[in-house]
Amino acid sequence: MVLLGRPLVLVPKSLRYISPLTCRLHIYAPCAASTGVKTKTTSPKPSVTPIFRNAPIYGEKTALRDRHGDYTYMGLFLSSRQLAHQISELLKGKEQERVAFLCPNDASYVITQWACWMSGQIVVPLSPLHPEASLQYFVNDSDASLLLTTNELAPQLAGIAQSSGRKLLVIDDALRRLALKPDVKIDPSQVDFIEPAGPVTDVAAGLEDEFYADSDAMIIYTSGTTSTPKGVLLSYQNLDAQVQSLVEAWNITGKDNVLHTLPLHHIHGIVNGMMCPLTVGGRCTMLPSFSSSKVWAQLLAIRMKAADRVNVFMGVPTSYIKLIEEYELIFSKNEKMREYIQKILSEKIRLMTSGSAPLPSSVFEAWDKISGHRLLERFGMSEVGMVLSNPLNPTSDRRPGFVGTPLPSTKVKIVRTEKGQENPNEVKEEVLCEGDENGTKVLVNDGEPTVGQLYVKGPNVFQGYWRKPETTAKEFAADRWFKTGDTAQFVDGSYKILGRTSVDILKTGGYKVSAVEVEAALLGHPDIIDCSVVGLPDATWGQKVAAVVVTQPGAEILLSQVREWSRDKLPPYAIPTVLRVLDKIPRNSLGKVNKVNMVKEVFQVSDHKST
Ligand SMILES: Nc1ncnc2c1ncn2[C@@H]1O[C@H](COP(=O)(O)OP(=O)(O)OP(=O)(O)O)[C@@H](O)[C@H]1O
Repeated sequence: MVLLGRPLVLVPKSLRYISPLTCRLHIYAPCAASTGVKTKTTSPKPSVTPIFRNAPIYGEKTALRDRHGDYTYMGLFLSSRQLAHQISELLKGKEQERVAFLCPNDASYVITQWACWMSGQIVVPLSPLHPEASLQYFVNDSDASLLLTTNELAPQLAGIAQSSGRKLLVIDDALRRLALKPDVKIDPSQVDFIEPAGPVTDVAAGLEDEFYADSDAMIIYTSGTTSTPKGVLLSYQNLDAQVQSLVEAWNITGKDNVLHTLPLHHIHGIVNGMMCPLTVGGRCTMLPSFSSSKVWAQLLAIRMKAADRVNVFMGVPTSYIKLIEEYELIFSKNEKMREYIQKILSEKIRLMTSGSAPLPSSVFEAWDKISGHRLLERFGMSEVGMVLSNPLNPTSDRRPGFVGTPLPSTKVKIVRTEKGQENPNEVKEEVLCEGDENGTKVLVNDGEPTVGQLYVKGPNVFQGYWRKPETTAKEFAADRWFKTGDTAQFVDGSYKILGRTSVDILKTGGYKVSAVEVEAALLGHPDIIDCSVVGLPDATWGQKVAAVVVTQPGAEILLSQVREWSRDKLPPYAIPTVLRVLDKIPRNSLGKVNKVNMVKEVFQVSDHKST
């Protein structure tokens, strides 16, 4: 084993190691993979560089810091290569098998993801936050041929592997420790299980370029806030397009150090927070999970060398709500501390983003006051990665409630759909506006609202739902436009998300109400700290607007007070007529509320279709 003192070797593509098992050409029709059946086509795709291929170029540069220590690009690369070798052996050299993996937020996650891709597998990231029934569903639905996990998380997968008769590989922690920087690295001579995967000067790995140009890379499951989670199949091309688009728009470079606190089974944590910096030679400082005190310590670089400080933070609205709570508790009483925080955050942190759920304007304003950062809100989803973003330049227009304009290489349009009167299966589509990074063209008369469903098109758009060809077909309009299921509006040069059409757009007395807009108005109330708005079936109105709120500790609120507060903020038909006060609103790890469940559980209404 010769892993110490590794030389930095740049290998031209033509000299890269190609597994003898993979010297076939893989050219598949887009979308066909969603059925699980590949169909050959003849047109080759542009080449794409899978993320691990860049690692040898960045060599001994630090790529990652986790709770154990620091890892270089080369360290992660070589450990991944060892694991790739084991995976190939277990899968007998087959590619495009699904490998479901459960790793904590640390280097073992990166090593596993890269190793699966080096051996040509489709990764299915699982989360330790999921209950056993969900893990079981993801494993079975993706039809994983192999399960991978670490020692610490093995108990969560062992039973599932056994009951479903699937192979389980528990990754030896020595692989992760081998990738640590030399000052803490373990002695490789004590590691005897690892077989060398080629001479150490041969830093190439993976399959041939054509494979990555035309293969699938990952299945991630949607949150399940509107229906049973679906497996979203993304190709290497999709992931590359999603990364490149953000790298360009947010100017992510090798100088960036991104503070990562997001779950690693959703696009936000995987692509935005982790793959973007690691593609361009930047750094990722990964916490095991979000903790407001730990995030504050990182942002203020408490007990930390300046060279190790983070300069980018990507959060969900709940992250900022928690940070504000901590600030109020610990720092806000001390004027000097307040000034210091403002100064350090404005000078040292270059970018703070929010997404995955609507950012309340009260949070936007409060964070601006504390940190001097007007949060950059963006919109995206599992199927398409990031689509809309506020501008990078903080002095330009970042407005609360708006998610900005299309990201590079992404096209969007807002479409009004209407069911045919004679044949309800026939849907009439009217395009209200259409845009890309160069601008949006409004196609309706001046003053007419551009409210409708958001459609997305581009190289970022996924291949299809895993083995659900009918659902996939339903979610695409002609010419590969993906129907997001979100209602959006283009107004004053920027896009607004009014919510999920199926659960957030309520119909009351003939009016359409955006639950997101009602929530934003109620969250401005000084006694309301959390809120979720749903529609309840009503014989007279079709739906009633119902608000579920959480109040400040010790505060009480009545429906009449909520209605009074809303009077000058909402149209009369959007003012809630039902109020429930809870201690806590159940949200998932990205801060999303499952409104179908909420209607059932809080209001005991079982027919969610009417919501
Ligand atoms: N900035 C934002 N503002 C408002 N909503 C957002 C924003 N960013 C993301 N979202 C919401 O998150 C959704 C994408 O999340 P995800 O891909 O996890 O699917 P989901 O809606 O949670 O799950 P499912 O499709 O199973 O219901 C978007 O469609 C949108 O509704």
